[in-house]
Amino acid sequence: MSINYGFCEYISEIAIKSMLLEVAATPKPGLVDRNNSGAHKDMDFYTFMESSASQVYTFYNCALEGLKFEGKENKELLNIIRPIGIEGENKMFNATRGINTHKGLIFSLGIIAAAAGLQHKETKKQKMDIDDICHKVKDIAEGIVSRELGKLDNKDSLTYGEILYKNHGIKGIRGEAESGFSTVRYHSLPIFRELMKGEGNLNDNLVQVIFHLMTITEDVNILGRHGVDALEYVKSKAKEVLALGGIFTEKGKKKILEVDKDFIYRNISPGGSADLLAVTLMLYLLENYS
Ligand SMILES: CC(C)(COP(=O)(O)OP(=O)(O)OC[C@H]1O[C@@H](n2cnc3c(N)ncnc32)[C@H](O[C@H]2O[C@H](COP(=O)(O)OP(=O)(O)OP(=O)(O)O)[C@@H](O)[C@H]2O)[C@@H]1O)[C@@H](O)C(=O)NCCC(=O)NCCS
Ligand SMILES: Nc1ncnc2[nH]cnc12
Repeated sequence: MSINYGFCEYISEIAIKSMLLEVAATPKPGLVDRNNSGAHKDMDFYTFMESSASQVYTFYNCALEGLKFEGKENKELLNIIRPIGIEGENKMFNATRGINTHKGLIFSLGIIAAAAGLQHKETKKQKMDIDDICHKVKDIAEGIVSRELGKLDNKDSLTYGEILYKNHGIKGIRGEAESGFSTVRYHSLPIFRELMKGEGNLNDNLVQVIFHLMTITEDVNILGRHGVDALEYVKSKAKEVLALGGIFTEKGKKKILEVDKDFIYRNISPGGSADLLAVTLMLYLLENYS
């Protein structure tokens, strides 16, 4: 079987482009962007640049494993790409001198890269069918919540995601992947597609979409740091911004800057929504290959 290594290069290129354009989108409340570092004292715009650049082979190799896959069930692919993702996390920590900028996003984009490899193996096309990609993501992540979060009693130190599942049944990033990124597939991506047909520029369209994401994302970063009340607060603020027209009106822009200051003061960082914004862009780029 001849392997199209050029396809893997392409997947890596657009995954890293999604990471870079997400952090560059400005202004994003409580998040690192070109204005400020949001509710983060340990990272800035350049930390995200360095982290993104360190992931070239993570997504290349995930796509390659999808292309090469000869297993019976797509869920077998998760254990094949997991070590690649863990190596990617190590490269991230090395590049950022120990700061977690993209642990979640490496997981999300890595699974999508593998799903893209699976599809390309079937179709030999670079223009991707996104519904099929999300279906393949669901297959690859099948059972991850119960398998990884269902048995935590003997674990010593738990992550935010593990604590939230144990105490509240919050599924976090694993639930999102197991659903085939349904928040993106059925909510943020259709909105982004429509915005990209309009007059708005890429930056403003990305900013507008993160506010739509903030109204519905079960954001583990917010829940982990502050709890449910803070998540409801974030959702209400995002709705207020959108009700004023968001980035596309002067009143909306003014409100966004106020909310950014407010989230920084409250140490609120919607990192989960930021990751889903990058996933939204990745899927958009996959279906708009030219
Ligand atoms: C599968 C794992 C990635 C799971 O790791 P973990 O147990 O930590 O999972 P969660 O706690 O559930 O969330 C992990 C990160 O996922 C992002 N996220 C949060 N909510 C959502 C959501 N609803 N949907 C999608 N993604 C979500 C978020 O990541 C982003 O934020 C992090 C940076 O923000 P920060 O606040 O600084 O984060 P912390 O430093 O953790 O908090 P503080 O101490 O500062 O307060 C950054 O990671 C962003 O990406 C969540 O943090 C992992 O266990 C795993 O298996 N990894 C191996 C790799 C792998 O399997 N790869 C597969 C193919 S490559
Ligand atoms: N721009 C951003 N700021 C803070 N955390 C993030 N996680 C992913 N993107 C982020």
